[in-house]
Amino acid sequence: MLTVTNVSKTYSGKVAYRALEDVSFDVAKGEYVGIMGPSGSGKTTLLNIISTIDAPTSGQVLLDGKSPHQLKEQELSTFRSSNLGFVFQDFQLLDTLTVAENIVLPLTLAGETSISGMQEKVKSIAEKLHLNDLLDKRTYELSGGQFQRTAIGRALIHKPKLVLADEPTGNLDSKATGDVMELLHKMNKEEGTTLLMVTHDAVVASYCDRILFIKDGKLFNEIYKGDNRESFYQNIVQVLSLLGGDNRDLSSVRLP
Ligand SMILES: Nc1ncnc2c1ncn2[C@@H]1O[C@H](COP(=O)(O)OP(=O)(O)OP(=O)(O)O)[C@@H](O)[C@H]1O
Repeated sequence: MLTVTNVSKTYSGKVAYRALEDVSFDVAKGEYVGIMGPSGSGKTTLLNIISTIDAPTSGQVLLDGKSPHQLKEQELSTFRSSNLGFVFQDFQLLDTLTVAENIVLPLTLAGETSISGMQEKVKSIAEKLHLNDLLDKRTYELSGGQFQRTAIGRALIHKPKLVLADEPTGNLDSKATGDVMELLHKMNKEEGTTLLMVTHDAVVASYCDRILFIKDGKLFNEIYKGDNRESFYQNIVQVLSLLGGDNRDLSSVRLP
């Protein structure tokens, strides 16, 4: 469903910087793919290009055969709101709105008008995210994990084809991280949502089906989970140690 072909990105400036070089890969429908690599290797740049926040200097991104970067402003915004869901570490929720109102926002923006239809969708997603008792709370009354689950609800309510997550558990403690990971995993398995997630955390990455490793803007390696999460985790740690760089990644934690 997602095809990235020979994508390169050079940031112009006083000194031009090539952040991505000839990156190519495919993601199949329903796949859960992680992107890892040392700090500054180009992970966020890649995600920004796929999410159409940024454009590649050369190369192509196709989502279900369509190239979003060729679209005009108005078409692009419709394309984004109907195909993509975003979960970022510092995701902004509107604190004047309740949890339910925040979750429903993408539907309102997409022009959906049936109140009962929207209520039904919020109820259904809140059940999956264990947010039923929190729907009338304001977002400043939530814990970090509850806040992030609300953000995930908002990213998923319109059933996007592709969910892009950049360090979705970056600010959370280990309990909340575990909850969020279980939920993303469940969404992927039960709803068939395709997920692409940048993470530094090998435990978080071990929930994915496959990990793409990036080094110095190039694809370095990819590994598949197979049927054993524990050995997948060990393999991830091993590749990260080969990659060098930021040793934040090499936690000696045991899998929960
Ligand atoms: N707008 C920009 N202008 C110029 N250089 C940029 C810009 N954004 C990123 N870069 C550079 O491109 C490289 C890749 O950055 P990117 O944010 O994609 O890395 P990353 O792998 O996501 O890093 P981290 O794990 O630290 O978030 C870095 O060297 C960064 O300094």
